Amino acid sequence: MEHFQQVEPFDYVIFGATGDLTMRKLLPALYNRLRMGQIPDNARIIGAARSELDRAAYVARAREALEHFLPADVFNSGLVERFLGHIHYVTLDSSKKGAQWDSLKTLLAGADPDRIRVYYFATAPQLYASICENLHEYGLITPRSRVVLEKPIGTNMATATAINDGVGQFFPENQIYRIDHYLGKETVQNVLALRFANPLMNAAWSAEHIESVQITAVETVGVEGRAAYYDTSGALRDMIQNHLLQVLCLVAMEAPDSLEADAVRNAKLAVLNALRPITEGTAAAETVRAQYTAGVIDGKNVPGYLDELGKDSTTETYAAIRAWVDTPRWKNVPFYIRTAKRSGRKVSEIVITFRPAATAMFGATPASNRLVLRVQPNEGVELRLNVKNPALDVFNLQTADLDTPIRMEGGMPFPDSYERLLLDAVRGDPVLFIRRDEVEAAWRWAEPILDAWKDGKVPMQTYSAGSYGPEQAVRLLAEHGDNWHETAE
Ligand SMILES: NC(=O)C1=CN([C@@H]2O[C@H](COP(=O)(O)OP(=O)(O)OC[C@H]3O[C@@H](n4cnc5c(N)ncnc54)[C@H](OP(=O)(O)O)[C@@H]3O)[C@@H](O)[C@H]2O)C=CC1
Ligand SMILES: O=C1O[C@H](COP(=O)(O)O)[C@@H](O)[C@H](O)[C@H]1O
Repeated sequence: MEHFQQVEPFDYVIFGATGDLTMRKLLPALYNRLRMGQIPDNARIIGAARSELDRAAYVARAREALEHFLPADVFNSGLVERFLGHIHYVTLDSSKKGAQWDSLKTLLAGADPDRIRVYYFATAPQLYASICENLHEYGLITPRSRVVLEKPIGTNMATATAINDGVGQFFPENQIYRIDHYLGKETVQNVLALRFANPLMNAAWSAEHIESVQITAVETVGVEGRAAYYDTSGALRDMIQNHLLQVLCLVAMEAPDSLEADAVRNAKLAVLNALRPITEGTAAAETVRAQYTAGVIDGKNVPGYLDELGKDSTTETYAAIRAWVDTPRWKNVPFYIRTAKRSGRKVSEIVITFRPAATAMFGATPASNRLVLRVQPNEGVELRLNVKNPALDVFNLQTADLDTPIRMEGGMPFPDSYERLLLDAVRGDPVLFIRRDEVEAAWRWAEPILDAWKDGKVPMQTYSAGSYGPEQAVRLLAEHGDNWHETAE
C-alpha cells in the first residue's frame, strides 16, 4: 500500500485560478490529495485572477470543475465540500500594483508567518516577472516561500533567459520550481529504478549493447481550446524542448551519486550539454516536421489543423528528430524522438532496441531484444526475448514478450503526475523540477532546429489525422535499418 504522508500546513496561492489548467488539473489534483488524507485541515488554497468574483462565486466554479473533471467514482460530495472549505479567492491583476495586492497580503497575514507558501504561476509566462516583483514589493516573499513556474519557460533562449532573470531577481534558484509534468509520471521515474537498481540492465546500458532508443509521445487530441497558444508554439516547443528531452536525459544520463536534486539535475544537464547540435546544414537529414490534414480518429471524422485554426499556419503538429548524445556511452546510438497531435492513438513510451546476438549458431541472426517502458496507457515494462520455438523439431527461435504491468496495489490508477508534483513543492523537494541551466541547455539545442525550420530548410510534411505520421519519419529510422515501434508489430 502506498503511504501518503501528510505535509505541513501550507498556503497554495494559484495565479491564474480561473484558467483551464487550474480547473482541469490543479484543483482535481489537490482534491485527490485531500482524499488520500494528505492535506492538513488548516491548509489554504488561494485562487488569484482578474475576474471579479467573491469567494462563494469562485467556490461555485471550483465545484463545477470538480464535477466535470473528476471521474464519478472519485467524486464524493462530502469530501468535495470539505475540499472547497480550503479555498479562498482574491481578485487581482497581477501585472498591476494596487490595493488588490493588499487583499492577498491581509489573507496571507492571517496565518503563521513561517507557514509554507507556494506561489503557483498558472498564467501567461509574460506575467511571471511582474508577479514576482509585486510579491516582493508587497512583502509576500518569506524564507519558506517557493514559486512554481508552469511551462513554457520561454519560446527561445532569449525569452527563457528573460523569464529566468525576471523571477531570479526576487527568488533564489532553490525556491524556484519549474514544473514538467512528465517527470511526475510513474513510469518516467521508473527509468531510474530500472537502470540503476538492476545490474542486468545497467550492464547492458550503453552503445556496446544498445542499438537505438525511441521516445514517443503521441496523442489523439488536436489543439482543443488552446489553438491560440499552440499555434505560437508547435510540437517541438510544446513537447520536445521540455518533456521528451527530460525523458531522454533520464535514459541517457550517467548514474547520479544520489537521488538528491542537484545530483540528478547535474547528470541530466551533462546529457543536454552533450546533445549534438542540429544545424541549418543537418536539420533536413535529422528532423521531420508535419501538420495533420483531415482524417478519422476512433471512427469520427476530424478536420485538418488549418481548418481547425481557420487560417494559414506554419506551425508543426508533428515532429520527429534523430538526436545524438556525444558521449562515449552513446557513441553512434540514435535517439529517435517524436510527438504528434491527432495521432491514431495516445501512447507515451520509451523503446530500447538492443543489438542482436552476434552468433551464427541459429542460422539466422536472432531478433533484437527490445525493452519497452510504457509510460501511458497501461503503464508497464515489456521485454522481448528470443526463445526456442517448441512447435518444431528443428532448433528454431521465436520471440516471447515478458510483460509486467506496473500498478498500484488494488489495481488503483496511478495518481496524476500533478498530484505528486504539487505536494513535492510543498515539501520542498525539487528533484522532479527543472533547474534553470537545464531549461537553457534545452533551448540551446532546440532553437537552431526551430531556426532551420523557420528558414525553410526542412519542408513541412502532412499526415492524415488518425495515421502514424508522415512517411518521412519512417525513413528517418529506415536509413539505420530501424523502424518505429508500432511498425514492428
Ligand atoms: N491548460 C493546460 O493544459 C496547460 C497549461 N500550461 C500553462 O499554464 C498557464 C495557464 O494556462 P491555461 O490555464 O491554459 O490558460 P488560461 O488562458 O485558461 O488561463 C489563464 C489564467 O490567467 C489569468 N490571468 C490572465 N491575465 C492575468 C492578469 N494580468 N492577472 C491575473 N490573472 C491573469 C486568467 O484569469 P482572468 O482572465 O480572470 O484574469 C486565467 O485564470 C500557461 O502558461 C500555459 O502555457 C501548461 C501545461 C498545460
Ligand atoms: O504539456 C503538454 O502535455 C500534454 C500531453 O500530456 P500527457 O500527460 O497527456 O501526455 C499535451 O497535450 C499538451 O499539448 C502539452 O502542452
